[in-house]
Amino acid sequence: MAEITLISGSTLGGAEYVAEHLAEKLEDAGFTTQTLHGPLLDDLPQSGTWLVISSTHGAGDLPDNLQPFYDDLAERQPDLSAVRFGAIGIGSREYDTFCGAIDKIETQLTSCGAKTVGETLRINILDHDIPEDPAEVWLGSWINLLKNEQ
Ligand SMILES: Cc1cc2nc3c(=O)[nH]c(=O)nc-3n(C[C@H](O)[C@H](O)[C@H](O)COP(=O)(O)O)c2cc1C
Repeated sequence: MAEITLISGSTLGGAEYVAEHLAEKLEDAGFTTQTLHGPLLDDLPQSGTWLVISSTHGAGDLPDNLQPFYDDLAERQPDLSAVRFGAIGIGSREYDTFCGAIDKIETQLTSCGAKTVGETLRINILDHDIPEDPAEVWLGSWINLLKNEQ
């Protein structure tokens, strides 16, 4: 089955754990995966399936390790029409800018021509001590959507 590139943006490590957990689940489901924590745009295949998992920091800002990727997307506007992606945000409802980072990333990827698969999941850590749990439930439906599109 297809290779999925998991991309994480994280400051404190939570989104990285979620990415690693989901990579294992995808492998169990028969996909091959590559997991990249804070990659640059040039590290990524510009076709195929991406799963982006990012927390939010500052006031609706991207984690530092994913900011250069985002800046590259905004400046270079690469043609990502051969990319389809799913997106998971992790944040806290304590902030007005709840999950602001994944919203920015999704907007930027879409403006470069990438196509969203499924609805973006926004995990509120106040409701979920273990963000892997809602992410895994979401992944089940996302896998079904991927299979239907193949
Ligand atoms: C300084 C700071 C600022 C934050 N700002 C936001 C924010 O603007 N929006 C949001 O949804 N969550 C915000 N959060 C919550 C984090 O996204 C949340 O703690 C998340 O689990 C951190 O994930 P990580 O371990 O991958 O970095 C903030 C957390 C900290 C410590």
